Amino acid sequence: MGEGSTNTFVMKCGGSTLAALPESFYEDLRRLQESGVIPVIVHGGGPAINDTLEKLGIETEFVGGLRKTNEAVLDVVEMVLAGQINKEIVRRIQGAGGRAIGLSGVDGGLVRAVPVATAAEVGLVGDVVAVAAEIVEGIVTMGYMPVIAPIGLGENGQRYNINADTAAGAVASHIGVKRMIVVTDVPGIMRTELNGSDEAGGQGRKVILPEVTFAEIEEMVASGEIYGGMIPKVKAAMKCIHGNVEEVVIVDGSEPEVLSKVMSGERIGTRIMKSR
Ligand SMILES: Nc1ncnc2c1ncn2[C@@H]1O[C@H](COP(=O)(O)OP(=O)(O)O)[C@@H](O)[C@H]1O
Ligand SMILES: CC(=O)N[C@@H](CCC(=O)OP(=O)(O)O)C(=O)O
Repeated sequence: MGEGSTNTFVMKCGGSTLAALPESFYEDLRRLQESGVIPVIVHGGGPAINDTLEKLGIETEFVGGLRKTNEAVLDVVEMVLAGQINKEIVRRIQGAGGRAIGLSGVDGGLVRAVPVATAAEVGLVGDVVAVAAEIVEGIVTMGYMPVIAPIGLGENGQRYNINADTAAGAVASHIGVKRMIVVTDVPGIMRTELNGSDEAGGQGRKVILPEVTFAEIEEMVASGEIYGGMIPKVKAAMKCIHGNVEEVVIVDGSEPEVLSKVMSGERIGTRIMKSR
């Protein structure tokens, strides 16, 4: 997308928050699009995949934050992500007056993947090796925002399940936007601060960190203050912040006009940068 395009950003939208996103979130997307600021959306849908797997009686398990994936699981992952969730997002954007085209990483060979290093344990889970930026550019040039489901295509037509945070980070670095916004169900990266009396056994107070460096992230992962679903987000952020990508911002999707606020430079959520 050219030299660190400032009018395009990648937005990752997590399954934790998708169902609860208010109408105003989609109106915000439409307003941004009308003003020439183009969102490239990569979405998750972990909870919806869990629901369908359960209905079908297919067991599921996560190893190191990644869903153990065989062909049967992959059928459900593709059906839910590229079908149900992708089309629901497209419908909601269009319902708010925006223009969107949904596709998965398989379409046009948009997201090329290889098996992850831990494939022996997790099966058909992929890491991104290439993104066809010209497809994203083409859709944007036609006046639509791309809505991408994180399924990747490997050798011999093999599909791979890709963690949505990983896929979003890869899309951001391959198309060369300046910023990725990660929309989730918490207002940012939180840390528990102890005050004098708390140290004597209290619970402490949770504060949102307005900015974190790579070193602080490593510390918080090691200490367990960053855990679970936040781990793939910070890992994807640290991997994609290089070249054109300057920052990743983690925000809560229920915050009114959250995307416009970030794009206009308002200090909101947690900003991840290489160094301060
Ligand atoms: N330090 C932290 N600050 C905020 N949230 C954290 C932190 N560490 C772990 N989390 C967890 O990460 C979750 C977000 O990840 P996840 O549920 O996978 O969201 P998504 O579906 O949006 O990808 C939060 O709901 C919270 O439980
Ligand atoms: C390999 C892997 O774990 N893939 C994820 C893809 C969806 C995802 O990441 O959704 P969220 O953003 O809602 O967590 C999965 O199967 O759940």
